[in-house]
Formats: sequence, C-alpha cells, structure tokens
Amino acid sequence: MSDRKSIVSDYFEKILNTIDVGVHFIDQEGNTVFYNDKMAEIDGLDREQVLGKNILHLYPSLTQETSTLEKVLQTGQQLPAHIQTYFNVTGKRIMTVNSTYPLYDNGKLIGALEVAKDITSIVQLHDQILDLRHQLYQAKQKENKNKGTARYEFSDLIGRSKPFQDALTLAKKTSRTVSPVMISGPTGTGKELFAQSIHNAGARRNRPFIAQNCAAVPADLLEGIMFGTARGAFTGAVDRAGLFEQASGGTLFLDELSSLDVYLQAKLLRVLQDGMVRRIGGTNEQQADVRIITAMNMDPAQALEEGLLRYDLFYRLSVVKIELPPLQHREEDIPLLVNHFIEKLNPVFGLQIRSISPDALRRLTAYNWPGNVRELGHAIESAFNMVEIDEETIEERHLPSGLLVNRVIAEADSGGHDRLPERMKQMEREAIAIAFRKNGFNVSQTAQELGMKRQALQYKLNRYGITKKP
Ligand SMILES: Nc1ncnc2c1ncn2[C@@H]1O[C@H](COP(=O)(O)OP(=O)(O)OP(=O)(O)O)[C@@H](O)[C@H]1O
Repeated sequence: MSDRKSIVSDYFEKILNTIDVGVHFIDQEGNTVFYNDKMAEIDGLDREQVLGKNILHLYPSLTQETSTLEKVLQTGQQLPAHIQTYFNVTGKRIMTVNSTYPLYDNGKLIGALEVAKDITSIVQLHDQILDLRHQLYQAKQKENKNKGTARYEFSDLIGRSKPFQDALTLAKKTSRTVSPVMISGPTGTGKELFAQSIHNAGARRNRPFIAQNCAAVPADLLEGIMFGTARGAFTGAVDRAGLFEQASGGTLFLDELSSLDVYLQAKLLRVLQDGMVRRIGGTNEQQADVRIITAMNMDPAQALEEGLLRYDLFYRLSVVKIELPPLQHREEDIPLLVNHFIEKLNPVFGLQIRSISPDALRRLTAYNWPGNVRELGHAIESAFNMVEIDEETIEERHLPSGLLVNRVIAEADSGGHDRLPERMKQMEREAIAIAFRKNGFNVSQTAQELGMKRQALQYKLNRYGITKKP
C-alpha cells in the first residue's frame, strides 16, 4: 500500500505536467507551491520563475480583491467555473475558464488550487465565425440596397418623441398619394428609411424603388445614369435605360439633391413638367411614371439661399416637406433605439445582451450625436465588440472612448466656459480610465488606442491616480 502511495506521489508531478489544463497551487501565504507546464504556457512564464513566488508579485495587475486564488484563501469557499480575460507577459490576450478550490488538511485551510482551461483558440474560432456571419449580413444589406427594392417599413422606424412622431404621421399620410416628397435632416437621421417606408406603404409597393445619391457620381456621368443613353449618343454609348425607366411605375429616390448639378436640375424639372423622358441621343420619348422622393442633409432654405437648389425645382419637389430632427433633440428615443440595435445585433454577434447599464445610458444621452442614429448604431456595434461572451449588459467601459471628447465640446458650447479646464481634466481622466480598463490595464496598448506616447500615458496615470485596480 505504501509502495503504491509513493509511486503515485512520484508520478503525480509528471501526470499534472502532461494534462492540457493549467494547474496552480498556492500555500496559505499566497506563495506558489505547484505550477504545471500548461499553466506556464498559458501565462507565458517560466515555471522555475514562479515556484515559491507570491501570486500578487507574479501578476502585478491583480490585487487581493481581484485575484481568485486570494479570494478563495480569504473565504475558504470554492469559486466555480468563471471566464477570465487578461494579457499574459508576452502581451498575448488570453481567455481561460477557471475553477478555484480551497485545500484543507484535517479541517485546516492550507492553500488554494486553481485549474484553468485555455479557451483562447476556441474563442478565436468563434470570433472568426462571427466575423464571417457579419460579412454575410453586410453583403446581404448591400445586395438589398442594389436590388431596386425597398426593405424598410414604417414598423421598422423607432422613436416616440414628438418631433419624430410628427414626421412619421406625415410620412404615413403621404404614402397614400403620389405627390413629391422632400425629406430633410442631418446625416444619419433616417431619411432613406423614411423614403423606403413611404414607398412600401403605398400603392406602388410592388414596383421598383430606385435610389440614387446625387453627390456620389460626377455630373457628366449622372446625366446618362438618370435619363439613359441611346447607342451612338457619344463615343462608346450603349442602349441603356435611365433611372426614370428603371423606376417606372415605382419610386425614384434622389438623395443629396442639393449636390445635383444645376444643369441637371433644369433637365430634371423639364422631365417632371412634361411627364416625358428621352434617353441622351435618343429620339423616342417615354412616359416618366415615377413618384419622386428627394432628400438632403442641408436645410432646403439654406440650399436655396446658397444657389445650390433651383427655386422652381424646389417648389415642384417639396409638395410634402418632412423634416427629420437630429438625435440630440430627441433624447427620449435613445433608449428605444439602443434596445432596437441590441436586438438586431445579438444574433449577428452570437451574444445575449439583455440590457444597458444606467451609467452607459447616461453617457449616451449626454453625447450630442453628430452622426445621429447611424452613429448610435455604430457605437452599439462597437460595444458588442468589447463585451465578453458571457456578459449580458453593455457597461460604460464598453462604449467608444470618443463619446467623451465630444461631450466636452458639447458642454463647452452650452456655456459654463469658466469651468472648462476642470471639466476637460475630468473627461480626460475618465477617457483614460475607461481605455485602460478596456485594454486589460496594458499601458502600451492603451497608449496606442489613445494615440499618445507610452511615457505620456504613464505620467497621466500617475497624475490622475488611475491604478490597475478595476
Ligand atoms: N428611426 C430609426 N429607427 C431605426 N433605425 C434608424 C432610424 N433612423 C435611422 N436609423 C438607422 O440609421 C441608419 C442611417 O439611416 P439612413 O441611411 O436612412 O439615414 P440618412 O438620413 O439617409 O443618412 P445620409 O444623409 O447620411 O444618407 C440606418 O441604417 C438605420 O440603421
């Protein structure tokens, strides 16, 4: 019996060094008693460097409160499987599933044992799959956009604030008619979504919805695109239907109308007045049976004043005028939109985010959103990239740090200039603290993300008293 015991003890270390799970055993003082090869590989440390050393010295980013081994020593209770993410000494981002147990001898606590399963490569694979799903999702969105079909319906439009609801009510009413609609509002407020929804709610829903951004193509090319070309009209010209023909019986959505060349504005007006369109170089005229919806980021009054938009065309196209308010004027829509984006992104990212923390939401409502709803969508998508797979709440630390900088400007704009330097410092401190935590307390990486030198960041960390403790 004693022989068997000694054989087992002789081979115990060898056995633990062959398994594919990290094992770390500390004594009651927190000093390492046993540390297997796999644990050394995960941490990027040399086993001999670790034996006999105190874990708080080994992992400087850990404290008595954050170290799970220390916690088990203090409480005597086991900590079941939990996911840990950190950067090891080689700078590699590691993700493990750890279980930590107290070790007793005759009822007396003599140490703690941690076993760690390295899931970094599984998570990387998982991320690759999600990345592919993401690409597929974006490709599908692009495909729908180019197919001549409108995807959005009024039920997809989120918002309950008064200015948004007013715009929605007007849009719903106008979907029953074929009058021209002019939608204005800053970038990302949903002008194209409104245009598609108007089309989809109307009698032309089964006919094409053709969108053209007037700012995206040079005027000489756009003329052929809009009105079509006849073979031989100019060198290399082929018979090609223009947007009016393509959208026949449906809706033609002209985005960024104020960027349309004035010559083309005149030609467009003629087509609308005559109700007929002719391809460039062609002889046949065809009926221009399209409903026109236009949009622009600029206030139409300003576009008229600056000579970017012809008055006669404006009167023709603005029979119904819909103004979409910037997101910062409809703060109460932000929580609804956040939930909408969370629901939309959960299946794309394979996550189960259920909510956003009050602090994070406060941060979002304090921001001035120059890119409006589109920017909010991107901020939530960015947060999805920051959360760990077992997290269910978007926290402030997951949000892009850029949201802070803009708030400083917004607050400065809204008065209180005398206290700006203090506020700037406070914001800078917050931005650094968030980025530091987000980057696993790695100074070099944080400096890189913030676009500053490592030494400069170290100086600010000391000055603001930002420690590694989360
Ligand atoms: N009310 C809304 N509900 C849900 N999503 C919205 C809403 N408004 C905008 N979005 C989101 O914002 C994105 C941008 O919308 P859209 O392209 O319609 O904006 P836009 O005003 O036409 O922008 P731009 O002037 O830059 O072309 C959409 O893809 C959608 O995700």
